[in-house]
Amino acid sequence: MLETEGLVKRYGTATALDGFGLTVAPGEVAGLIGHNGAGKTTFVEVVAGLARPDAGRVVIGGTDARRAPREARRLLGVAPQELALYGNATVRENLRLFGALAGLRRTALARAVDRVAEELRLTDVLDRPAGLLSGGQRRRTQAGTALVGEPALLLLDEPTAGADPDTRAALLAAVRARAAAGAAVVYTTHYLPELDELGATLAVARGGRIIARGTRRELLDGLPGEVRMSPGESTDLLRLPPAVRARACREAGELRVTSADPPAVLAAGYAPTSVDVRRPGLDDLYRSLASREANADTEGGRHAAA
Ligand SMILES: Nc1ncnc2c1ncn2[C@@H]1O[C@H](COP(=O)(O)OP(=O)(O)OP(=O)(O)O)[C@@H](O)[C@H]1O
Repeated sequence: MLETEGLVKRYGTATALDGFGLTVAPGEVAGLIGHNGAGKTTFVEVVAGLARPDAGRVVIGGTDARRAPREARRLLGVAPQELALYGNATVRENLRLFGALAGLRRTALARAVDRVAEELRLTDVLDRPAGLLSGGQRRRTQAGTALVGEPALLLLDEPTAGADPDTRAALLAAVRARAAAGAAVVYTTHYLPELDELGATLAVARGGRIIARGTRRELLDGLPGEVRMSPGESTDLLRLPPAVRARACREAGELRVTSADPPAVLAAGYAPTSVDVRRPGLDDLYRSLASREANADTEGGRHAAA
């Protein structure tokens, strides 16, 4: 549904996109992750036609977005990171406007507005000016403007930033429903659990390009997580099996063990009074990709020298 390749976007001397390429299939939620400044928002802006790339291709539903921007734009709904609503218009008017831009009219438009308001728990504030909404209500309304036209491609840039648990749950359910109905979704976030809830594939951006792409299992399985244990009656590290002991350290009265297989640490027969298992997360993934890149650079340097 979305194919992009070789995207370059420069701002003066800064290169925001440096050969960025990402493909998303119908029904797929692609979780776009990466440190601040990796190029995620610039990518969303380029695909949405809000920023012009210096090079590269954007194809939406078979339509080249640079050659036929209007046609391509009709296929997508975007919720930008910086909220952009008409503050003097009511929530209903904002939703109607975006629904109309997507080609909906009369009954179909009214029905779509009601549906999205109900899904995103906006029914009670439909007639309130958008400028008077709380932060969470505003974020839900922004997401609503992206969803209301039932686009084939959804671009959601940190849609749950600053959202309370109810807002988050409503948004995630609405996104899941769109993907289940066949929409392709690009979803940027800094929270891995959200992407798990969405059953998303992962795309890791760094330095203006995608450096890793795959399922959570492909990218995170095998990375070391962590087990923290209160040691119980004995604080004797020697009671730990040697393989576990080698990766253990004592910290503020707790034992901390780094392991790619945390449950195996517990199966080793040690009996702590409390246990906290942290499975590998985004930090671990970024660290492992950075060290892989550093190794590749060193290898490259060695080959060049040879
Ligand atoms: N309008 C602009 N003018 C100058 N530089 C820009 C502009 N927009 C983005 N950049 C730069 O391009 C790079 C990528 O920024 P971008 O906002 O796309 O990152 P991001 O991955 O979305 O970060 P975040 O997680 O903080 O949202 C950054 O170095 C940023 O400073």
